[in-house]
Amino acid sequence: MKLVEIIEGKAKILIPDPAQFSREGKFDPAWSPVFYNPRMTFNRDVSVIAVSIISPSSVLDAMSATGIRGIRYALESNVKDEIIFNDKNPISIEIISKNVKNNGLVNSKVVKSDANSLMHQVKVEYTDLDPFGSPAPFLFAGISSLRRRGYLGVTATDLSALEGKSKTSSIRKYGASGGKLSFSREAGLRVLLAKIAREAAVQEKGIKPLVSFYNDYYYRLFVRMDDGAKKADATLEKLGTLYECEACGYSFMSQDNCIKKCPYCSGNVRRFGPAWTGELNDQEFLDKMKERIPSFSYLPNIGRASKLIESLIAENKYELYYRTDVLSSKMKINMPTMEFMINCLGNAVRTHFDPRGFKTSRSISEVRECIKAGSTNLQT
Ligand SMILES: C[S@@+](CC[C@H](N)C(=O)[O-])C[C@H]1O[C@@H](n2cnc3c(N)ncnc32)[C@H](O)[C@@H]1O
Ligand SMILES: [Zn+2]
Repeated sequence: MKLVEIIEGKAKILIPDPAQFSREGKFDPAWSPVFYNPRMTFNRDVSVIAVSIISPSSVLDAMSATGIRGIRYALESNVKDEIIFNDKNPISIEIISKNVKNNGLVNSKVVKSDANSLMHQVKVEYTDLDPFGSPAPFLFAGISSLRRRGYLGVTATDLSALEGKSKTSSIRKYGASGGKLSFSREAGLRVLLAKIAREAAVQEKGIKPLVSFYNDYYYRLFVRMDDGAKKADATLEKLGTLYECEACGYSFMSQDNCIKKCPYCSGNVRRFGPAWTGELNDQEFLDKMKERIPSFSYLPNIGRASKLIESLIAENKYELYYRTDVLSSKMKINMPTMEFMINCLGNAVRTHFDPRGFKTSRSISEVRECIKAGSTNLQT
């Protein structure tokens, strides 16, 4: 197998030559015997910044593929001590070993194991879960691999299960049921956090989301886990249901899981859950990420990362996002521009989840007034 070298962040990594595994001039990373996806570089860049703040003493890169994540954490994220690389694919193991050596990592171990089996045997401060598709089968063991106070990083690409597009897989993977909501991208992230919270609670741990976001058809999040039955109970209190009124569009979250009618207009509501109803991000952690931006100026994506962090900071005090296209179609009027909506509402921001979306603390009647005003503006 021919290997080629690529550079990402401060790492120089050997990957199987994509040209050898192309079909009719096309290439999908999944066709390669060892997975490396350049479209996930942004995910890794933001993760490197987040892990640099955690500055863990030990790391488990549970699904390493080429080793790129763990190697980048070692070179860029202030890991204090050991990094364990793991993959069940024997060809991965050969490549990880070469990459670990070529990047001069000293305190690292390369293991070939099933991730779940390994995660039940080790204890580290930070575990990274980056599976193909759903992280659901790995969450329980991932949490059990953490020390008393530990951190979990998770990537999820199974959006149809998380957002409720595929009802059967939503139930199977996340125990989530109900209908698809217009703010489905946020709903998916909240369903994933709820699943993590429940898996943590079984192990008498509570969770605190530090940073969580959507990008390019995946979710990425970091949570802190704290030991203790009381912490677990407090976490479970943050689980509830997401609602959206079919008539007026009002969206809300509640710990009451049996609401049938909209509190504003008494219209029928759609529901989806269980979902996390707490904050998606920790303000202090986001501020630290923002402060760190200058030390990562060597990353080609740093402008995008900085914009995302700014967005998350701006969005953090608001609850669910609304969509101008959905509300104006419900009202059977033209869609106003986003700029008009933000100005009209005053207390509102765009959301990173969706270019058609905004978050606001205004009431649904004020939102509808602005949609109406913006629509008239367009017509004149
Ligand atoms: C999406 S790739 C990981 C990509 C890598 N973390 C990165 O940032 O480039 C998923 C990897 O998980 C491995 N894998 C899948 N199921 C596994 C399991 N049960 N135990 C260990 N490794 C597994 C696959 O062999 C594959 O290399
Ligand atoms: Zn309503």
